[in-house]
Amino acid sequence: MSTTPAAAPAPDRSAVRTLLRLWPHVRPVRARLATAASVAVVASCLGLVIPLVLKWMVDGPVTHRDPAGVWLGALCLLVLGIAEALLFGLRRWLVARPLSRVEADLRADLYGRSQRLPVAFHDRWSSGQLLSRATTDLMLLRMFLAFPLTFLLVNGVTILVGVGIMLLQDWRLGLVILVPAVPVMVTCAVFEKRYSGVARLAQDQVGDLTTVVEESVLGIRIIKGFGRHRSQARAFRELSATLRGTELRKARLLAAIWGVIVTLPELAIGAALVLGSVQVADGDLSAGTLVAFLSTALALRWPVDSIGFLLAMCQEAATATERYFEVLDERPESPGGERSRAPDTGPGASGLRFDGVRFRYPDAPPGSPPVLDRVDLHIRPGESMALVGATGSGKTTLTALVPRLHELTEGRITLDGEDITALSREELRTRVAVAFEEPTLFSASVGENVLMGADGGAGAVDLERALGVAQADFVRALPQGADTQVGEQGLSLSGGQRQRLALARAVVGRPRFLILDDPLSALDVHTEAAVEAALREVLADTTALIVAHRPSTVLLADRVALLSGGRVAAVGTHHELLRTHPEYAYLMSGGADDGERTPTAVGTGETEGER
Ligand SMILES: Nc1ncnc2c1ncn2[C@@H]1O[C@H](COP(=O)(O)OP(=O)(O)OP(=O)(O)O)[C@@H](O)[C@H]1O
Repeated sequence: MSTTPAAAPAPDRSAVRTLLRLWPHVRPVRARLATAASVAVVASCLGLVIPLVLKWMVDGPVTHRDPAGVWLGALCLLVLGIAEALLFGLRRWLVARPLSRVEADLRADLYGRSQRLPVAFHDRWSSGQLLSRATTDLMLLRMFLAFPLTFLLVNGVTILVGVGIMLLQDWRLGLVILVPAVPVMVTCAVFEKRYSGVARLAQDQVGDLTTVVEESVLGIRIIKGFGRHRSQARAFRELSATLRGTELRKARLLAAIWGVIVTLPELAIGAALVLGSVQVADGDLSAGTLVAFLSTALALRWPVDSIGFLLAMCQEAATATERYFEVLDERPESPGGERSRAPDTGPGASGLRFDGVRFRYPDAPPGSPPVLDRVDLHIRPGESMALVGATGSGKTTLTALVPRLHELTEGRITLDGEDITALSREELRTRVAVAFEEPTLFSASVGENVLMGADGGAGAVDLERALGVAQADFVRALPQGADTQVGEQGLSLSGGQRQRLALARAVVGRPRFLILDDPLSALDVHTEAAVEAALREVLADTTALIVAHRPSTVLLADRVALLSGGRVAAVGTHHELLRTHPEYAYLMSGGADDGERTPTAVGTGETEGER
């Protein structure tokens, strides 16, 4: 896993423009959202009728000591209150279901895109950054659509209507109430700018923290085995303290805007109360009007006070949108078939060919030499070729180029004369099967994990055959045989068992081309010998490239290619290379692992256990 890719947000990015990118997802539910917003506007404005009823009550029945009028007024207030509550309930009901669908669609798109992005993207991005986008960020988006999007409109309309009502009651008191409007707006603008930067930082830090948690869970055996829980806990604490610091900065900004937004209007209401009381005492204003005026001002307190956190939620949603589209905007891998060249049919074209292959990792430091350079290799049809080379010589990289897990920098690879870029990815992956040294199993049954390597037509017979080739008899002893669920990453199985299932997955589809990256490294010598014997039968009619570190694996192959310094240094049989290439003899002696050249038993075909 790698570092945070998080691109710093453009400092002048507009939250509105960013949020507008959600429109295609919101479009299908726009009618519901608009209806819900209208219902909320009506409900909120109903609340503003209450002060008018109060005015009528104070100036009418209360002044004239008319109990029946007071009861009538109280009944009106009750009905208004119930109607307001029901309408707000209706709004919530209207948005709940469509918004959860929008969130699910956004999540499905993100997942779909992450699956179609090239391996190079996943090399660059830490998994926590992807996870936090799929969880926290999408939750923030749903909350934005459910709450601030509606309530900024609702509160805006309510404030306008309320101020209108107050100006109509008494324009001088109305102007007093309006005095704080300008400083409040300036504060909001400053707040928005500052908050957007901190919100972005916090959300990226959540991603980093998620990565640490995920790595700690997946690597729990290493952490426990090496007693690293303290250092891991320290790393977690540090990241979590950094996140806490950022969250506190957010809280301070919110407290500041809240302080301004709450205090200034309160001062204005206080001033209006004093002025209004003087006017009532002078007989210039009725007591009912003052009550109505102040009740309206108090009714507007919540719409005004909430602006601060609604703006904060908008900023967080804009940041979440930005982070979401950073993934969605990445270019997915091409579907393949982009170069439509007629296949070579000449002699020597069949089998697997590497012609002038050059490869450099996209994230390699500029100026660094390519991992592979001018690699020419021909594996004849039905032939198995072992790929041998020192650690870091580029063996895994070369094998990853065949199923197009990475794109060539230069040169071409052909399968039976057809350029791999001329085949669709689907076609390419039915022709080529792979098993990597680190076998990944998914949370599914053993059978499903193995059959993943074949198209839909494969069944129980193919499964049995593949398990046989991989010598995976242990499957029969599992509680439900091939139907046994293996846990996350198959952790309930041993390394060797997982490797055998991965091998079974590679051979189950009877691929024409088989790429095995040191597939037997975790097996004991006896199991390895048994797997090799069974594999030989499979390899008889498959063209295979097998990364090998041990003589026993090399002997599975007809010929061997020695990879050195990013190039193919020699091709020949195991015995030829042993005689002619000191580097090969050295690698086969095990000297590469222990750092010494030792006299070897290589070339005899013994497994290491037998030596
Ligand atoms: N995603 C990556 N980005 C940049 N460089 C990489 C990446 N993956 C591997 N490399 C580099 O490419 C080189 C070849 O790596 P590769 O894994 O192909 O070697 P290898 O021969 O398979 O090694 P081993 O025998 O240890 O498995 C190494 O120097 C490695 O650091």
